[in-house]
Amino acid sequence: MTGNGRMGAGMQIGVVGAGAWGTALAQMLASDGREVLLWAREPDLVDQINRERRNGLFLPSADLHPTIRATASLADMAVLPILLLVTPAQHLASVLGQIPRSGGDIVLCAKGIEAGTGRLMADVARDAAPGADLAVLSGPTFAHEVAAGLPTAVTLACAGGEAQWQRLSAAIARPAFRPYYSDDVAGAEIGGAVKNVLAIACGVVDGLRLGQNARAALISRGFAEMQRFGLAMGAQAETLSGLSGLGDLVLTCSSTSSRNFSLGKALGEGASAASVLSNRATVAEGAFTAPVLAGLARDRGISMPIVEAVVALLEGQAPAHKVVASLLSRPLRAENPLG
Ligand SMILES: NC(=O)c1ccc[n+]([C@@H]2O[C@H](COP(=O)([O-])OP(=O)(O)OC[C@H]3O[C@@H](n4cnc5c(N)ncnc54)[C@H](O)[C@@H]3O)[C@@H](O)[C@H]2O)c1
Ligand SMILES: O=P(O)(O)OC[C@H](O)CO
Repeated sequence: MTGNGRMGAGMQIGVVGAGAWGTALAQMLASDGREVLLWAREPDLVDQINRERRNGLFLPSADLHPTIRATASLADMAVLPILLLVTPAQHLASVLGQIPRSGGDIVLCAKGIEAGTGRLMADVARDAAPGADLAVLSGPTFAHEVAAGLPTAVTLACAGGEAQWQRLSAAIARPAFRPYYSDDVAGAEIGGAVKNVLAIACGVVDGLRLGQNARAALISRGFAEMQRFGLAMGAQAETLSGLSGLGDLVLTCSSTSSRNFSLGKALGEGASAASVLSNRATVAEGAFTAPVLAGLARDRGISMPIVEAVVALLEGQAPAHKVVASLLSRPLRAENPLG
C-alpha cells in the first residue's frame, strides 16, 4: 500500500522528548517547513533550542530548522493531533501520564521493555493514554544521519490499521524518510527492544577483538533468539526479518555510533557497566531491557543464551572472556532458529 504524500504544512506535529532521536525526528519533520513543537525536559535546553537553534546536549551536529519550537510544558502537547513519543522506555509511563489529552495519534519511538512490569511500549501507552490511536515507528535509524537528511527507511506499525497509516504516513514521510506500513505493533516493538541487547553483545565481541566471523555469527544467532522470542510473543516473522528487526540489528551491531554497541565494547575491554553508564548522559536502552527480557524469556521457556550472557556481564557476574567461553562451550545443536 502507499501513503498519500504530505498533509498541509500548517498542521503542527508534537515531539515529546528532545534527546538525540526526538530532536532528529523534529528536524526531519520540519525539513519541509512544517511546524514542530518539541518538548524538552531540561529548561536550559528549551532556551537553547529556541534561541540558538541547536541541541548542544544531545544532538550538537544539527542546525535546527526555524519551524521547530521547543517547550517545557507537556500541557502544550495536549492539543496536537499527532504526537511522537521519544522519551526513553523507562520514562514513557510517567511522561505520557502527564499529558492531559484524550484520543489522537500517539507514535511510539522508544525501543525497550519496561523494567519491573515487562510491558512493551504499546502496553504502557494503552494504560497511560487510554483512547489514543497507537502506532510504533522503528527501524535502522541513527539520529545524526536522520538529522542530516540522509536516506532512512522505517517500519510504521499502526494498531489502527490502514486508515491510521494513511493519516500518519502523510504526516511523517519525507523524500529521505520512508516509512513502510505494518499492522504488527508487537513485532515492530520486539525487534527494536531485542536488537539493543544483541548490540551490547556485538560490542563485547569487538572489545575482545574476537573478529568479524564471530560478529557475523553473533548477529545470526542473535537473530534466532529474536525470532524465538518474537514469535512466542505473537510477532509476525516478516516483521522480525524487516527494517525494525533484522535491519536495525545489522545497523546497531556494526557501529560504535550505537550507544549499546559502545557499551558492550567497553565491557569487552574490561570496564564495568556501572562505570560506563554513570559517565553518560545518553541512554543505552539494552542495559535496562536485558534483565527484563531474559526474565520474560525464562518464564516462557524460551532459550536466549546471548541475552543471558549480556545480563551476566551487565551484572558483573564474570569477566567478558569467561562469559564468552561459557557461550562457546554450549552443546552443539541444530541450526534451525525456531527449534
Ligand atoms: N539516538 C538514536 O539514534 C535513536 C534512534 C532510534 C530510537 N532511539 C530510541 O529513542 C529513545 C530516546 O533515545 P534518545 O537517543 O533520543 O535519548 P538520548 O540518549 O539522546 O537522551 C536521553 C533522553 O532521556 C531523557 N530523560 C532523562 N531522564 C528522564 C526522565 N526522568 N524522564 C523523562 N525523560 C528523561 C532526556 O531528557 C533525553 O531526552 C530510546 O528509546 C532510544 O532507544 C534512539
Ligand atoms: O545508539 P543506539 O544503540 O541506541 O541505537 C540507535 C538506534 O536505535 C539505531 O537504530
